[in-house]
Amino acid sequence: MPLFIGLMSGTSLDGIDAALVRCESSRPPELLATQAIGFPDELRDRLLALCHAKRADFAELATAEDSFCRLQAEAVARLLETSATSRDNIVAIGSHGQTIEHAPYGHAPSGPAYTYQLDNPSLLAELTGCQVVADFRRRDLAAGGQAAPLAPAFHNALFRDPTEWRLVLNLGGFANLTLLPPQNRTAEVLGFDTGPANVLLDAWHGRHRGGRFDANGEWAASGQVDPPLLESLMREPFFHQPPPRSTGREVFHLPWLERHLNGNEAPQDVQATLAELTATSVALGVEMARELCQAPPASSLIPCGGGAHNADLLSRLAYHLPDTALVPSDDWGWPADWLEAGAFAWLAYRRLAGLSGNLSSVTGASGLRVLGGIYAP
Ligand SMILES: Nc1ncnc2c1ncn2[C@@H]1O[C@H](COP(=O)(O)OP(=O)(O)OP(=O)(O)O)[C@@H](O)[C@H]1O
Ligand SMILES: CC(=O)N[C@H]1[C@@H]2OC[C@@H](O2)[C@@H](O)[C@@H]1O[C@H](C)C(=O)O
Repeated sequence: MPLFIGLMSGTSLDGIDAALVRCESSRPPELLATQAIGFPDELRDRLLALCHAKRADFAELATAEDSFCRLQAEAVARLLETSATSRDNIVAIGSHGQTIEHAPYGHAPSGPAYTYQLDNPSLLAELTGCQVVADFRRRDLAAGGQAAPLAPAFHNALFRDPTEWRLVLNLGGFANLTLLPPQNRTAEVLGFDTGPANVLLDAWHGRHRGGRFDANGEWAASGQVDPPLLESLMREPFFHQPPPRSTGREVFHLPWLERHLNGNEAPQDVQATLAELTATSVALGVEMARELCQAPPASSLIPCGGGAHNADLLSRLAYHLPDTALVPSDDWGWPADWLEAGAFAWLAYRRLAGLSGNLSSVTGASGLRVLGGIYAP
């Protein structure tokens, strides 16, 4: 059986997700087993500091990269053990790495575009004894693309329907949206980042209540949306930019939020407004995607990522998209938390099969490209 492992650690900095996936040309990717390992606080703090560092400290980068890579190897070992799979049966590990900085537009005034994922695929190959595929984003960037989001190609492989228009929405630290036309239409797949999903909700919750996140969005649900604040936040140009587009912690962070506050807001009202910001910016993205594809309202939206567990966020989305049913990804055998790790297993498979990994209609690259470099076991 052709088995691949996908490793993803997203912008929420919650830890490493590992997914064991069967990938072959004759069938959709199948999720077989999963393993998550949370970041120890020290590593999380290091990674977060690097994300917001103004200058590179190479010793600090190397230290974080080493700990990160050893944790990835542990996730692989645990996944193999709990699924009773021999490493000899793994064709390859697809490693996303940890995004530290994403600058697809370059740095002013004329710096080159770049995207930096901390990763050490050589060490990972050495520690696991498996072939590793890594560095998935930079070839797309080299071809003039945004290098993100990459998941829409995987959504296309999993969720495309013969007759229905479908939306897939990843609610991680950031949100990315995919619009899948029916197979019987020639329209291209569209996908782009809509803005922050949980990154500000987590940070504001952490500041006022501690802990990693607002479980089920209960605190947000206890507050009232502040319309002038929402309007002010929604003025951020990113929300109104046409695709291709992608973003990250470089744009959306607590100081960005603070610039819009007058200091008199009740903290739970700010949380409610941030949840509404996610829902409003997604709804705006849906409208943009529909206009670009001249599409009818999608029959279904498949929420995934950690935000799919946030009942408050989902009810706000349902309110904004009354003609679209929210359908769990579990219906396809893929629980919401595993799609991104699954995507990188599938991208490793595509690399080794010599098949393209990007969708130029999504990233804006000048064409389809085979993504990633190969590191022998
Ligand atoms: N029960 C829950 N209630 C509310 N929010 C939740 C719950 N479970 C997870 N989350 C949210 O999901 C986040 C993690 O989501 P996920 O792992 O998809 O993000 P990520 O992969 O790091 O981000 P990205 O997709 O941007 O790279 C948490 O930080 C939290 O905000
Ligand atoms: C540069 C980067 O790591 N971007 C992430 C982030 O998290 C969500 C969104 O922003 C998406 O663009 C992307 O991740 C997924 C896996 C993607 O490329 O599809």
